[in-house]
Amino acid sequence: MARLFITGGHGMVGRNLRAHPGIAAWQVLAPARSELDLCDDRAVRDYLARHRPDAVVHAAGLVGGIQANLAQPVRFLAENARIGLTLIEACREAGVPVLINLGSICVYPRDLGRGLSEDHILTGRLEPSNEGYALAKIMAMRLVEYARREDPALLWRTLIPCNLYGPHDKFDPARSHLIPAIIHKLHRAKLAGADTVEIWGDGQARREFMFAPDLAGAILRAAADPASLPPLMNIGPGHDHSIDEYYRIAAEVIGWRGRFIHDPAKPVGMRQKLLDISRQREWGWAPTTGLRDGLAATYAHYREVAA
Ligand SMILES: NC(=O)c1ccc[n+]([C@@H]2O[C@H](COP(=O)([O-])OP(=O)(O)OC[C@H]3O[C@@H](n4cnc5c(N)ncnc54)[C@H](OP(=O)(O)O)[C@@H]3O)[C@@H](O)[C@H]2O)c1
Ligand SMILES: C[C@@H]1O[C@H](OP(=O)(O)OP(=O)(O)OC[C@H]2O[C@@H](n3cnc4c(=O)[nH]c(N)nc43)[C@H](O)[C@@H]2O)[C@@H](O)[C@H](O)[C@@H]1O
Repeated sequence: MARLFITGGHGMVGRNLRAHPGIAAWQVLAPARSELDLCDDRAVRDYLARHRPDAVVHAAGLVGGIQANLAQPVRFLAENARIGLTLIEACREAGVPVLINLGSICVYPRDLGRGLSEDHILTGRLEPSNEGYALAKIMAMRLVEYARREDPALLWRTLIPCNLYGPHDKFDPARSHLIPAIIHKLHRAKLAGADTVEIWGDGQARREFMFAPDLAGAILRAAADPASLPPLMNIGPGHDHSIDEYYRIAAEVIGWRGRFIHDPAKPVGMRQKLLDISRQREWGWAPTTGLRDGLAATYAHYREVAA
């Protein structure tokens, strides 16, 4: 059986990958951070030499919502750059034939908003709230691309997902992205019988969110048949909602009835982030989980483990 090394195998994307039925086709290597620190150059090289994976999915990183990125820009740039450089260089040295690297929608210039197409990368200023993180993600995707150019036999690819949510997300308000933050707030409000819930900003910013188990299916398809993929490909549902809409729909799913209030002092970031998914369409793939179903599954997970 072919060996698949998943970095970040204990994070949200990694756990959903390991839970996907398609993972049965692989022998999985998913060391926790305590077993393999991806900032430790020597340890990563030794690990690859010892286990000789047939494919690597790079899903590790320091990841967080807008507040976490604003609070620790040094860590978000330095740790992600270090992890990316260490892992990708070590994969090159070990001659790993297949690498699926995960980028992020934040690599796009801040002023574009919608129609974010792979050719727009590095054509404009980045969003300041996550500039450091975005620089590290751009560096990693360029490294992957340069390695492939130097050795065209390498089936190395980068997927650029939109914002993600799902089981195993982080629900701690200081680190969380929008959807886990909404679930946490609405659940608390429901339990406390509160009449109001606060929305950061004016609620008019727009985001595209994909259910992480759907992404897991795409990653496994990519790892099994990397030659079918373009070197760089956006991945997402191709439509977005306003922040207010996410709160309203989640309130219906969770069963909280009350009034929303807006806090304009909280960070908002980009007004809109919506991918152009033309390449993904050509690849013949689309996520299948609707927002309500995805929110219900994520809420069920939250109630089981995080509430
Ligand atoms: N979440 C999103 O909305 C989103 C959107 C677009 C793209 N992505 C990309 O998807 C990938 C996975 O994100 P995610 O949401 O699954 O993040 P996550 O839940 O925070 O998982 C990241 C994992 O990486 C591990 N990690 C971090 N530093 C490490 C190190 N030095 N050594 C070993 N492991 C380390 C973390 O371990 P610990 O648990 O020990 O910290 C964690 O298990 C990332 O590349 C991210 O940029 C995410
Ligand atoms: C995918 C990730 O996107 C991240 O940007 P970004 O979409 O703004 O990250 P989020 O933290 O998901 O915020 C998305 C939008 O939701 C609004 N929002 C409303 N209420 C809340 C709340 O209670 N918590 C949070 N967190 N947001 C909230 C927030 O103002 C912002 O406009 C980047 O900072 C990361 O680096 C990464 O790239």
